[in-house]
Amino acid sequence: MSTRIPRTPVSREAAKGKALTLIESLPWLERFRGTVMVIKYGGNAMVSPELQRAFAEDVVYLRHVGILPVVVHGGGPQISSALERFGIESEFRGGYRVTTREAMDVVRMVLTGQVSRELVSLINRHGPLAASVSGEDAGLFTGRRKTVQVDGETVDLGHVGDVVSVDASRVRRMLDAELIPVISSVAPDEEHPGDSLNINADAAASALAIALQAEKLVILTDVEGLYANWPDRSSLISSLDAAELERILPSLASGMIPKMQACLDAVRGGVPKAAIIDGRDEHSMLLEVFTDDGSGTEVVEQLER
Ligand SMILES: Nc1ncnc2c1ncn2[C@@H]1O[C@H](COP(=O)(O)OP(=O)(O)O)[C@@H](O)[C@H]1O
Ligand SMILES: CC(=O)N[C@@H](CCC(=O)OP(=O)(O)O)C(=O)O
Repeated sequence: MSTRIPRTPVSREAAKGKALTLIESLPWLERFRGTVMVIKYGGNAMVSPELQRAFAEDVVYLRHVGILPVVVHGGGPQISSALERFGIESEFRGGYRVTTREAMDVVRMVLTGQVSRELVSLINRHGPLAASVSGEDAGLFTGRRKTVQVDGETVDLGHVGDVVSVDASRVRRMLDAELIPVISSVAPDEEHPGDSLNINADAAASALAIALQAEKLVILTDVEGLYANWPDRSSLISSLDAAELERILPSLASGMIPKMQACLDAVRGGVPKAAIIDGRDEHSMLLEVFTDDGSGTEVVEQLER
């Protein structure tokens, strides 16, 4: 018995538009085939089952056209609601969650036990493709506690760290086995054995992109990109270089600080391009990767003038 896929009639114009989009993707397919792309999926871009499903489809699409996607996920809002359920207070300072030892247990539980599992199972609806790894597994990350300066004051963030080393060999082996690694941003504390650190997921994605010599770092969030005058929505920056980003970084607010710092570190660390895109638009990642105009804000070491 043969299976018939129902065909939906479309106008000649619409059909031509689809064909042109496919053709526009050709140079990008050629350029990215066989390269590593690190995709940071932020908790604020996971807000609906439809968005999560579309994200999983995009990642699988990248894999099937020969790109090597590596997913680093966040889960900030999911951590906040779990902490609330447990009656544990948490606050953000300078874009980072102040994390007590008690809160750290919840952070790890939500990232590795909930968000990561959900993403793996969504991707695996398309086949046995994804496997999760925590930054604590097999020496993937080591971290060191960090402090931040807020209004001239040094703030102790508790169990929060920077990634100080990455051993990406296990992730590479997974890529060689044609798997899609899904990574949680938790790291062992190198100075306090036995302790774990809460790593901002943008920072973890950037460190991994550098270690894997990724061709691109794509960060999905809940805004169109970086606005020059936040919250003025007409001030979206489509591209900027590292020097310009370094100049405006101190003026940025809340979640954009770790995000833009991550982009800066990535391009300074040899990743050719970092992009912030709107994860609220279904399939924005495909547009970013496979169309000439991309979407959102792109950061490169030096803009071609
Ligand atoms: N200049 C800016 N441009 C865009 N967003 C900004 C800017 N400054 C602050 N923001 C805030 O940063 C948020 C994104 O960071 P965050 O909430 O940490 O996202 P995610 O969960 O995706 O990591 C935006 O929703 C916006 O409220
Ligand atoms: C230190 C720090 O702030 N860690 C983050 C880790 C998760 C994360 O980064 O999630 P998003 O990408 O969704 O924001 C947190 O606790 O929320």
